Amino acid sequence: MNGLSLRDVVVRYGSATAVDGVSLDVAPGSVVALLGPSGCGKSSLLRAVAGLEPLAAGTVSWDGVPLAGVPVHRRGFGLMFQDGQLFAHRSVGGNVAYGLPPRSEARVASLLDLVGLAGYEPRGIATLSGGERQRVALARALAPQPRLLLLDEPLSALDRALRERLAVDLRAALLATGTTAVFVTHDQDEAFAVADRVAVMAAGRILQVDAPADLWTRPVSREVAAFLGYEAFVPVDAPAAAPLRAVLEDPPPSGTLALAEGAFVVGRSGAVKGVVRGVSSRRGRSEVRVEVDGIGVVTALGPVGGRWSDGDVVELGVEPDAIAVLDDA
Ligand SMILES: Nc1ncnc2c1ncn2[C@@H]1O[C@H](COP(=O)(O)OP(=O)(O)OP(=O)(O)O)[C@@H](O)[C@H]1O
Repeated sequence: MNGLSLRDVVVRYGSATAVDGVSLDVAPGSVVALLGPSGCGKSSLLRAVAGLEPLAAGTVSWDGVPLAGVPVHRRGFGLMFQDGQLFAHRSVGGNVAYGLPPRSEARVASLLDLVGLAGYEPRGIATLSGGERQRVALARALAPQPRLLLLDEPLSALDRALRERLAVDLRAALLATGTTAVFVTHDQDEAFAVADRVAVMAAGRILQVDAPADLWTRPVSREVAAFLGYEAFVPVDAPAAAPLRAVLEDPPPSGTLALAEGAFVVGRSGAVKGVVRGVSSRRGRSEVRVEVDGIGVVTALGPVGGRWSDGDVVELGVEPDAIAVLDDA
């Protein structure tokens, strides 16, 4: 197997198990996100791959060669953290040039261009915004062309709008350089925006690894679905599921339907009725909490400026893209 290969990796702190038997392959040139709630072991797994944390069991290999005993600086891996840990006393150019041979000005310029900071070489680190610092940290991490780049929550210190933009730019930079990467995040949207494949973790284990679209449409369990944001579950053969099945292209004979926010749309005529239990305004839409018989309270979407009051009975249309099918096996 070329690229990174993890087999039954275990990381322990004293008697506590942080990573509990993880196996995962990362093909050359691909980006995998480790996605999971706080404390599920994402950072511990990343640190074990880097060589910063000893393995209690299992193997970490690169191109089929086990890395046990290979120290951090001999692995050829790059690291980037939430706080980019730039050298405060060096200029932007000096930070990116760190680890490059002398007279690498052209390479520094092209890396800064890649991360959207063309011409920033002379700037002092203290003069940069948080987002610009993380862009510099990315350029510096990419500079030595690491065979694997390990990113631990690189965007989580930034505000939401900036995070969304940087996630797109980060993916573009990784693709443009053909960099193999493992990216740790607790943010579903960020994982989906950056990675080719997303590994969902809980309690030290990987529950599912799939391409973003496959993960969204075919979560393997309720636990994965709930973590992705599915908020209600209804057996396929329940009477309440009939109007949902009716809109699915290929309705399953058995299993459970999982409903995400937006599975129901207020203001579209439909076969389902719900009782309004709360309304909040969002950019470009309204979120209407509705109680549906046999399903429970779910978040329906409605037009901006819609007027509903608690207790109103509303007709609901059904949006198939917000419904997943879970096998009950
Ligand atoms: N150095 C350490 N010593 C003892 N326990 C640790 C250490 N580092 C992590 N842990 C514990 O291991 C578990 C996994 O932590 P880890 O940081 O890997 O999770 P995470 O998913 O990255 O969480 P977060 O997103 O909050 O960083 C947690 O219960 C944590 O308290």
